[in-house]
Amino acid sequence: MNTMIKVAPSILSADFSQLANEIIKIEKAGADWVHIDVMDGHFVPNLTFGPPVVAAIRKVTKLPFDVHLMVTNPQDLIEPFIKAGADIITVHAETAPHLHRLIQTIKEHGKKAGVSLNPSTPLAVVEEVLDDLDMILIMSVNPGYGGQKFIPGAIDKISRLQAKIEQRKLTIDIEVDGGINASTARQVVAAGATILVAGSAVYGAPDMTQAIKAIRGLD
Ligand SMILES: O=C(CO)[C@@H](O)[C@H](O)COP(=O)(O)O
Ligand SMILES: [Fe+2]
Repeated sequence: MNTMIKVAPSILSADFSQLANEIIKIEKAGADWVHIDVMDGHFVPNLTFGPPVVAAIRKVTKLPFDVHLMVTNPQDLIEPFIKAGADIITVHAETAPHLHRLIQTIKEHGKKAGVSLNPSTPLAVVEEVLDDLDMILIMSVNPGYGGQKFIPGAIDKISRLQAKIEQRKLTIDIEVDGGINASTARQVVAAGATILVAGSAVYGAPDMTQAIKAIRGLD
């Protein structure tokens, strides 16, 4: 039983025609955060939510908004998403030559800063900014779509990251995103993950409360 684990359902798998209700449903089912996948059709081959959508759904819940920016030029979107109500902003290392500057911008606004790594991106790219980060998001699928199969190589990557965090005596959350269900959740938590994103495993479940409990490891 691990009560430190947070579950962040991804609204990418929600029924967009009922977005407000879909967020209320996950809140009632025990979600800790709302994971918002922002895709621009350039960095990833899909288009989703902009700041106006986030501002609109900000009215329906007080749950923290975990904004996962899968966009080229993330520097242009950090402030608009913070104004819209984001609490945690994660940028992809692959999109950010000036990663340190972006992290500082997020933190100057009093928000939590995360960096995400694609499955093929080595941990070394965050080595020099580890001290500045609140969270590292390890992608366990190639970003762009919900409902993909978990890539097992993520487990060893999480273990190596966790060892590095411990060695440097830092307090950084490890979030995992892609193909998370009750079974893969157990494996990534054992490796050191503390925040679990799940889209299809929550929105596709017959009982969302039970699905969130199972992902958290409390069933
Ligand atoms: O960022 C992404 C995909 O790019 C994710 O947040 C997905 O939305 C997760 O969906 P599932 O794999 O859990 O269905
Ligand atoms: Fe995501």
